[in-house]
Amino acid sequence: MPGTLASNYPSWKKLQQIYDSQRNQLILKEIFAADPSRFSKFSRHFTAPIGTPAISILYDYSKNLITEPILKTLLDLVREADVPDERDRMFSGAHINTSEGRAVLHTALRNPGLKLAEEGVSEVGEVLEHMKTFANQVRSGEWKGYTGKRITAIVNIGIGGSDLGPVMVTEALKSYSQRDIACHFVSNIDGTHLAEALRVCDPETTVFIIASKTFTTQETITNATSARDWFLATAKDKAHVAKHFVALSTNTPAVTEFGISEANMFKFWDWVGGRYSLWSAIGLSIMISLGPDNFFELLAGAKAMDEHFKTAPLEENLPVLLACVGLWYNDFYGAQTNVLLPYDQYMWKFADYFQQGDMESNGKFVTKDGHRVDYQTGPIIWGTSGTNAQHSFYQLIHQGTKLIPADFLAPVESQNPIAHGKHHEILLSNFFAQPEALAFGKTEEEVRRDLGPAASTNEALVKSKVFEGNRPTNSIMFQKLTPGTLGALIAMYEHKIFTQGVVWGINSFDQMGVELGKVLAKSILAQLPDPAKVSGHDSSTTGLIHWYQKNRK
Ligand SMILES: O=P(O)(O)OC[C@H]1O[C@H](O)[C@H](O)[C@@H](O)[C@@H]1O
Repeated sequence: MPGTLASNYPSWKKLQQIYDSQRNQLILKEIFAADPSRFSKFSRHFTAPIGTPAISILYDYSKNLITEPILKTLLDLVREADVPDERDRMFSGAHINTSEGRAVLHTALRNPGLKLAEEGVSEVGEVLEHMKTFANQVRSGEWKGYTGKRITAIVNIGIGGSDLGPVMVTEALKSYSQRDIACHFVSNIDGTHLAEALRVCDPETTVFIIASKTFTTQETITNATSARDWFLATAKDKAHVAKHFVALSTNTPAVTEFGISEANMFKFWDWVGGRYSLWSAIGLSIMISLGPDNFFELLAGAKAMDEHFKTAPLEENLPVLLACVGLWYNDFYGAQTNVLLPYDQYMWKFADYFQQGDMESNGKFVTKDGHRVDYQTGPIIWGTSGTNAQHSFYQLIHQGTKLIPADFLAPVESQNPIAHGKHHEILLSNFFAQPEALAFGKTEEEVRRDLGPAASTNEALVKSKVFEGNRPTNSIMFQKLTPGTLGALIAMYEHKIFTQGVVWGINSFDQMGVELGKVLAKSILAQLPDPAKVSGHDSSTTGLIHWYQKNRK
């Protein structure tokens, strides 16, 4: 039942017993040696149905500390937690975001034409058409700036979900982009972010996309206001704003009050969570950069994964399997993090994106029915692209004292097979080698053999070269990073997050934890002009504010 404490499920208790009694026998080297068919047993291949974009994703989870009975028990847990029911409730528009009384329907955004009673669902196709018209006008040069010049730069001003998705996708699919339109993303309230973007923009040829679900976010509204001032300093006439500012929002009154006409507003609805919004009007910068067809392919790829999540048996279901493997480490092995390591330079923002996607969704300590959990919920997500990461933090993953489950992702085909594909082969050799090294390590015996006579004179050196191994990984290979494939990969992780959230009994779709800091910042902002006004804080905060006030110029 959603909201139940996960530790009350019989399968949870059983998993705890298995962990307590078997963890010392879960040695990858041994379990691989005992079962030559382990790879075929513990890997699944996803392909999109005929008539949708070609997508091929192989998920190999064999290098995990699991056996068939463990996986079966994890799947029992998924069943006991009613994940399939809750999944169907999500897709059908039930208000599963209980604290805010909202539906969770980002899946409807990838399914235009879907009939649901929820307000706005029937308008999805219309908004996509509106986006398409505008994107085509900008891309073709038909949309002109106030002096009649074509648009050469777009600046997306937004933060959190109104920034991270567009940034990640435009980077990931850069090879599909129209290169004569530069895309800039400004999120931080730090004036540096906007100033640096404006430095390379021309007011006559720049369109600002103000992306904010609520249209009240302090950072975004302040940045948008400063961008408008910058624009008007050259354009002078307020009437020109219409050619250079558009808004993506659910809040029509606030958009029009800002001075953007409703005709230049691309709407979405409160059932689209910020961190699930790249599929909505928030994706306008993606659509301008990649073109409508590629944006539609991105949606179709996600929809193919939605269908798979809805219909595939749990044993075959990629998001569910990914969730199970993650639960095992997070809740029984005590792993704190999950590192995402795409071996594709275009995906260098993938982990950043899922930091919000996963941590804002599942970083909760209270169940839907108000109980403090007595187990770990969402993992810390981090990572960056391989092979860069190998030369940075892999040391700790290989030989550190922490267990760090890792997801390796890589394309079979490179978008840039330079030097006759040599770079890609080197990249992939690393993608194959690292999980192998993590799983199987290097024994003291092997180290001694390799060192030869030097081993006997330097015991410390021998010890420092030992790799204990048994460090678990997922390997995810896809054919090529096409829009459809990226859509499917994002949806796969979204549904993994959903599955884990339901098992933990938490609400993955609110974000109450970001509010307190915002409220405090507001009251501090009012106190900053005058040291005498600083009150109501602890001595540290008061001391810091006074220090700033004394030293500012
Ligand atoms: O799109 P906005 O309403 O401006 O919100 C932007 C972001 O701000 C908030 O702090 C939330 O934590 C995020 O989930 C959201 O994506």
